[in-house]
Amino acid sequence: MDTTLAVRARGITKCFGDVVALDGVDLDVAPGQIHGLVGPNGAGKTTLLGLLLSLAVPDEGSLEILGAPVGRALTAPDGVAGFVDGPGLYPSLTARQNLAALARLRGRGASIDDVLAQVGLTDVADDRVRGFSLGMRQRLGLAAALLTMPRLLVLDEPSNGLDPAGKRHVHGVLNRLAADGATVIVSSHRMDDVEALCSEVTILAAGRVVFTGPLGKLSAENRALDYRIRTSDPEAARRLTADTPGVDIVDSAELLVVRAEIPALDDLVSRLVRGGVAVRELAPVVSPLEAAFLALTEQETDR
Ligand SMILES: Nc1ncnc2c1ncn2[C@@H]1O[C@H](COP(=O)(O)OP(=O)(O)OP(=O)(O)O)[C@@H](O)[C@H]1O
Repeated sequence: MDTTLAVRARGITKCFGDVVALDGVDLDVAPGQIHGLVGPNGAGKTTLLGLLLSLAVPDEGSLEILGAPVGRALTAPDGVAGFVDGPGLYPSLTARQNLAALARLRGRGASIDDVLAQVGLTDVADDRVRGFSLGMRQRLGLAAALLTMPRLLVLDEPSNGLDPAGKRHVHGVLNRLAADGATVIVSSHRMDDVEALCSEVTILAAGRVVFTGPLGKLSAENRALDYRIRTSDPEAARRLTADTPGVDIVDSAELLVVRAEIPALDDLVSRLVRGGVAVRELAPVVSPLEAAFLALTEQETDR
């Protein structure tokens, strides 16, 4: 198996005038991985993806892609494809004509019919792109990237505008690509998308990496979360909660909302049950992953 990293970035810095978009970013992405890039607006995601696609060059730092150092030429290294800020398409051409034009420019490895089928656009292959929805354009952008049979696929918000079925379809395409050994890097604003698709994630905040690693490690980090608890006896539950060490009541007006780490929460549930209070529902207010994301990015944005 090829163990050369698909991406190895060290100390990447990129400024636009006074704005520091990336500030000493290190990133390792192993081959065959679907890697998520998340962060609040302005965190630097698009800038980083643009560097991977050689749309710009870093001010400082070193970048290796598919084992080769990236120079200062503004052309995507061999084996790399993708898009940032939406795919560039010709609206007056059909989907098939767009792909044919790109194939003439860049050469191709895959067949146009095959990539159209992969992204589910066969039925509209001869329609003009002008009439395409955002989701259809995103799929066509993906087809354009697949045409070159990339070993590294870089996509900025590929789920934008996709309906749930479209999203599942695109996730299927990306999973197959990764299973065949290609590496996929996707940015997203949605933690549920990242959870469904990615094995590893990098969180950027204000141009810095605040977390990079397996998703499991992120959600397992020990921190107090808010939980919503519905019981058979709200008043008794509130009293028992107030007496439980390590558990804070956030709200008890409608539903009981408490903040606790897992051991204290376990203790609370035992106390409720022992006190004759049935627990009918207990759920985190936001998913553990989203809570970790918020905690990590808020810390950095507040600095
Ligand atoms: N071409 C540019 N000229 C000037 N400033 C830029 C340029 N591109 C990015 N920036 C700035 O760099 C910072 C990072 O922007 P970037 O688009 O990479 O963030 P992002 O994480 O992709 O944000 P979003 O989630 O809103 O797409 C922002 O402050 C942005 O205003």
